[in-house]
Amino acid sequence: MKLFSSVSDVQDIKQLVASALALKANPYAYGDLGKNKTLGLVFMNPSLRTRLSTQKAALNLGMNVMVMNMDKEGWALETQDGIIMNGTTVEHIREAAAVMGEYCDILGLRSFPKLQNREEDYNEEFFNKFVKFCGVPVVSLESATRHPLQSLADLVTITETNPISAEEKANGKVPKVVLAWAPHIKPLPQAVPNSFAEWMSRAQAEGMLDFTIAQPEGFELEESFTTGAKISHNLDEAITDADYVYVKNWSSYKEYGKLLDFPEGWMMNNEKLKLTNNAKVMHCLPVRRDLELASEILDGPNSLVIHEAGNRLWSAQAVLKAMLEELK
Ligand SMILES: NCCC[C@H](NC(=O)CCC(=O)O)C(=O)O
Ligand SMILES: NC(=O)OP(=O)(O)O
Repeated sequence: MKLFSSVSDVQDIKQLVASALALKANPYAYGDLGKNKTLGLVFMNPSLRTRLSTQKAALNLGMNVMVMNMDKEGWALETQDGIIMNGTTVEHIREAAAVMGEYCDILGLRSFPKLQNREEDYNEEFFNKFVKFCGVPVVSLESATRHPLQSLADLVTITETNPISAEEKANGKVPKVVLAWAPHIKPLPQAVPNSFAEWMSRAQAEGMLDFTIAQPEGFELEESFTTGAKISHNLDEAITDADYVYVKNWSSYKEYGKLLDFPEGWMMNNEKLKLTNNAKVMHCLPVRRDLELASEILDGPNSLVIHEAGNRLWSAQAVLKAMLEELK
């Protein structure tokens, strides 16, 4: 694997999930694979989980790691071509990315959308320029439109905790997974839900699960991410009999960058949990308690959020392992 930016970069998702779970069972089995190889992690935005889990994953594989907080510690980057740099930007991404490629065998990049120009964000201009100019394999640490390491960890978590018995499975039963929109006070990116939808749609096509998305009117995701998903505007109906409820806020794709009004009743709590099949509740974190998700759920037996965050390590390790195997 030379690029990990979306589910389309993965040939076999079941095999990648199995690899992550095998690494979880035996973390140091490939402790020499990354010897004398360097991973560079470049952050344009904050991170807790992605930063720590990807570093740990690289260390488990014997790699060296360097972290660059480009937003705070780097020179102000120019991304446009054909302009005279007589303003505030100091260094062009053409040089900055190429230089980081000189020092690193694999690079990771976190770059959120600006949520100002939909076309620019959805063309992944910044991420794609970085990939083009750095000249080494790149792992997305969350880009403008996707967060594939998160989605892989989510699929690993669902696979690992799947409540369907062998007998039910033989009868064709699969777990019901619902992506449920949640309230927020800021317009957030669509990267996590886009990516989750893309991975779950692929998993559904491969017979692994059944996938529904619930959101208020006006919060529909861009269609290409949700192929095959059932779409609902009624949270209570959508979560009925669900085995997993994946809670996440996102801002409107249609009214891009705007904070829209939303109806009451979209926060998951214990009352709503009663409608489900004793569903496990997931969230990528960070989560704002009692705004996006009730603390009674986060502190209760149905929350999978810490387990899910733990699986970020094995997911990152499986991806880095696949990349290192191709570097050799
Ligand atoms: N990497 C995980 C999610 C990152 C981001 N959340 C945030 O920006 C939360 C900000 C806040 O709650 O103020 C998102 O939703 O895409
Ligand atoms: N879920 C996630 O990506 O968390 P961080 O933003 O803290 O890395």
